[in-house]
Amino acid sequence: MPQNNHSDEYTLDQVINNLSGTSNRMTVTEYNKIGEGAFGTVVEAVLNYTDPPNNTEETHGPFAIKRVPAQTEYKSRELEILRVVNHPNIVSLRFFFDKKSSIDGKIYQNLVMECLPSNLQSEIKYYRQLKYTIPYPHMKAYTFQLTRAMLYLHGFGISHRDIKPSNILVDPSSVTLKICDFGSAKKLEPNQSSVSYICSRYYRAPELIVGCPIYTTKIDIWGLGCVIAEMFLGKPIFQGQSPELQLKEISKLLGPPPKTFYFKSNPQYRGNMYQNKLFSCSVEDRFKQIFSNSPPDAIDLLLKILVYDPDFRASPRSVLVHPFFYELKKENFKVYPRGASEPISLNLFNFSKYELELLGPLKDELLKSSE
Ligand SMILES: Nc1ncnc2c1ncn2[C@@H]1O[C@H](COP(=O)(O)OP(=O)(O)OP(=O)(O)O)[C@@H](O)[C@H]1O
Repeated sequence: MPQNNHSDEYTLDQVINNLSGTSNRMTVTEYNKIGEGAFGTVVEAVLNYTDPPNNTEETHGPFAIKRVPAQTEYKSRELEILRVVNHPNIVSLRFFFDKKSSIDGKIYQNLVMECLPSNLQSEIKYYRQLKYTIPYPHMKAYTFQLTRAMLYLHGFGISHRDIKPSNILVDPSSVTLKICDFGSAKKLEPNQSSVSYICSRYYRAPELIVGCPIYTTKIDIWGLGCVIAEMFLGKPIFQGQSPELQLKEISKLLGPPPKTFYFKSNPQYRGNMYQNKLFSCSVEDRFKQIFSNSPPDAIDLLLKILVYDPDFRASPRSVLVHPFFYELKKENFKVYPRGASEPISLNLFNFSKYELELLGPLKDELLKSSE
């Protein structure tokens, strides 16, 4: 594989096209680092290659290239999952290739994905600095798209396992949302144990905090609730200073977990079992206090999502039919992207046959107009 050592531009003989499975010769020009994670680096780049239909060499992009050390013992789950998923609210993988680093001589896996200009963490921060929140219609559209992506993934049994605002890409000019970072994702098999030390602390479901070995895709729904709450509050809702204190933060909103919760999640749990109720009102009133500036339908949705017991936590399809989203179904529903003088309409209900199957009997409710 020819390489132009440690340069921003290099040519590769074999870049695999994810859609066709064929490999092409390409020149990659990297020009901007857009993300640096625990394991990988994400750079913005353009690719120069010959597209078969017109047979001329052209520059394509921009793309986002995620580079992580190539796995030697087992297949990369991130690549495996991104190769098979195909959904408007999940970042799409366009190409992939392995390349030897000129710095440490190790082989790195490169995932070439469509590039979005921002993520939800930056959007929340942008509005917070102006002392606003993301406008409600945008919040609804983003939440709906995020839940749609979860309906799709959970339908295959795939759990993302690291839902948080920085892993949710957005394009504010089209109010489009796509989940990224499948580095922690896994297909969860029923009754099979998985590591519980996944997910970023503020967004970890309570069952993960107490070390539940057999959890479900409902851990992502907890993350969804934390993300919705963060859009309303402008900051993470549960900011525990240690893994155990995270549970205390949660109990400040939900009350302490029932004793049965600890036993059901993990009979081996030996950590602190919070028992004291830290507020005197009902849980509903506590939600109203904390989300005092949020509309009642949003509070009702959060009450259904932020639930200790994953069996009673809302499912993606029950979230999608919640009244919080009724506005999106109105025929004249339009949003003004940030800074735009003209509104745009969004195509949020273009469900595939597979998604309609997953919705089951709720499909009619979801597709009927609210007017
Ligand atoms: N396709 C993309 N388009 C635009 N930006 C992207 C894209 N993919 C990733 N990013 C940006 O790069 C950041 C890091 O990406 P990613 O989370 O996949 O890497 P990571 O190494 O797993 O990071 P972390 O350890 O922080 O989770 C993201 O938060 C996002 O802002």
